[in-house]
Amino acid sequence: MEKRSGSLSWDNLKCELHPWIKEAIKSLGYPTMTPVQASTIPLFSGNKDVVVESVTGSGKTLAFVIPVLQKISNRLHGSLDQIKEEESDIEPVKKGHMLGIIISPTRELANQIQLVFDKVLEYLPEDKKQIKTQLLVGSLSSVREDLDHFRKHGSHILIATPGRILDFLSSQYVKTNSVEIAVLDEADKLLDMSFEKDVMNILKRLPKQRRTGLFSATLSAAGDSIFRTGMSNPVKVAVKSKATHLNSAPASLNISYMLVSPERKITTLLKLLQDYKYQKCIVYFPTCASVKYFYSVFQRLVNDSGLEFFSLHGQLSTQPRLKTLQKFTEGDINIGKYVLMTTDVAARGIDVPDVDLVIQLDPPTDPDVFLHRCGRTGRANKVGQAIFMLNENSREEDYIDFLEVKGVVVKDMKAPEVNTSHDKFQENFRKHVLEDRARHEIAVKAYVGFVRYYSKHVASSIFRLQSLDYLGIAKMYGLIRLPKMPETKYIPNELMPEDGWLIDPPIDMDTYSYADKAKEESRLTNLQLEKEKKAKDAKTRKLLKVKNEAWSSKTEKKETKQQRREKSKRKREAIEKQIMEESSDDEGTETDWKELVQMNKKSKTNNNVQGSFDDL
Ligand SMILES: Nc1ncnc2c1ncn2[C@@H]1O[C@H](COP(=O)(O)OP(=O)(O)OP(=O)(O)O)[C@@H](O)[C@H]1O
Repeated sequence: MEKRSGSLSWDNLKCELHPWIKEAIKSLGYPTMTPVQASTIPLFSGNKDVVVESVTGSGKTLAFVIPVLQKISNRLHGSLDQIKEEESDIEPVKKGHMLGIIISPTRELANQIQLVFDKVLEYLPEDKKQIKTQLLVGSLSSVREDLDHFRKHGSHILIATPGRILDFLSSQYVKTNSVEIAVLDEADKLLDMSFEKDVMNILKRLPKQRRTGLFSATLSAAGDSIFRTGMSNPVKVAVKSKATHLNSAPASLNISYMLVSPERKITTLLKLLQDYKYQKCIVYFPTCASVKYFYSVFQRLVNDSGLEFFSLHGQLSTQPRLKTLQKFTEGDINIGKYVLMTTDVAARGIDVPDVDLVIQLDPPTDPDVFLHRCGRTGRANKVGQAIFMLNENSREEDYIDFLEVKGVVVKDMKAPEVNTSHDKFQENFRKHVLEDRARHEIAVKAYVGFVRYYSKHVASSIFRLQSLDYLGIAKMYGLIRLPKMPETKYIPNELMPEDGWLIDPPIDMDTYSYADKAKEESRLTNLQLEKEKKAKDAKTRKLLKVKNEAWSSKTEKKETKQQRREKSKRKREAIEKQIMEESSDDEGTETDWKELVQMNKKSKTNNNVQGSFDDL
């Protein structure tokens, strides 16, 4: 680990920067270096590959932006140790070549990194050759458009997500041999199973003599894959938070947990959002479906003009995702409180300076993401509060010890009192769901999605499907009836409501209608057809039963094997004939018959199977 000495004044930086970069740093309001910048910039701007692990919000972005710009400025404008060279004498960059590549796991983060580059680049004097950046992320533009832009403008730095840059680099017009520096931001994520193959493919295309930097707050999680990135003799820079003896989170970040019954999680969240003092808050939901669902519920049921909700998740396309984040970032804190409802898509890297509260309804399935979520606040030495909820009366409390082992200290916080507000909200919530059958269907999807999410927890001995409070969670999602799913078997018999109903009295599912007229009409037509089919099936089954009884009563007790075989053949033929006569106006009768016999057999053997809630 590199030791830093002296003060953190930029004048003490152990390398010389281009004057225009120094000017940018001063003007952009970075009075001193952060420890990670003091350690990393001299190494990475020089000839070292770096592996940098430093807490969230500690300034890692600038710790690679400055070296990348320093190197590219060396190449385009001449290096500082060269005897003053005329720019016109410097060999131009060939067409189709770029000089630097930055890879990020999400589109939002790639966009944010480009903004940091562009902010610094505003200080590059106009009389110097301009350094151009280009953003390459999925669904913002097509690969063809990206290529056209690249060829027309000659971008020097590409900031990209892995999938899109891989497609881009496959073009014959793109040449990678001039790349001098590559950065993997959130490197542990980029080297995990979801991205590793693409990332390795990208790195393989870059020249061996390039510099490489890996950056993250949780880089240890990347394990040995770090060594497959083609770095030569990298220097590890590890900057931990000084102020805590356990130091995986920044000292300015206060992390607390509260034990809450699942049924009350939403009302507890609303209470916190209404009563807590904060400017901007990010709330982490488990899945995209739950963000979409609760966002629409809050839009309708939360009548607090002081709160403005935003929804951001991976099922949205790039443009609205970036727009939402921009609106949330630019929201005027003098006007109201801003709440971004999101998933892990916004867990890493996102830097919105006014965020002073982060709430997690549940811990993330991947424990490494926990610190990234919390770290959206308490950044750059600003005080921030992160709160996460754990289900009470479950093993989830063990998560506290688990975090401590990982070097994360958390405090106990009492959940706010919500008795009255809870009952009122639940009543409105139920009304809201009953107003439109479609809402209940979305609620069921979100609930099922949550159970699937829960089953994916890496710490599976703490987050056990067997101990989940399914009824409480179903109520939290506003369900009126439990859907039938395998996990229902974990609900103890004495708690299992009759037929899965969560409301008393139950409603008639046949009259539970869609608000959308066309959808409702089609439902009613299908319902009628289904009823007719059921009546017909019942009639046929009854007939079969009578026949079977008649034959069985005539059966003689002692028959030979051969006699029994012949008899059952005759029996089958007789039933077939009978049904052919009964339903001779139907097409595909033979298939119907087979189905009926099968249904008949099934209904005999399955008498004990729990009735299915087939309306849902
Ligand atoms: N030298 C500095 N002085 C003051 N503020 C700084 C300095 N360097 C960076 N910052 C600010 O600190 C904030 C956090 O920086 P940055 O986003 O780079 O953190 P990070 O270490 O990459 O965090 P994460 O791990 O969450 O991605 C930003 O708002 C940035 O502008």
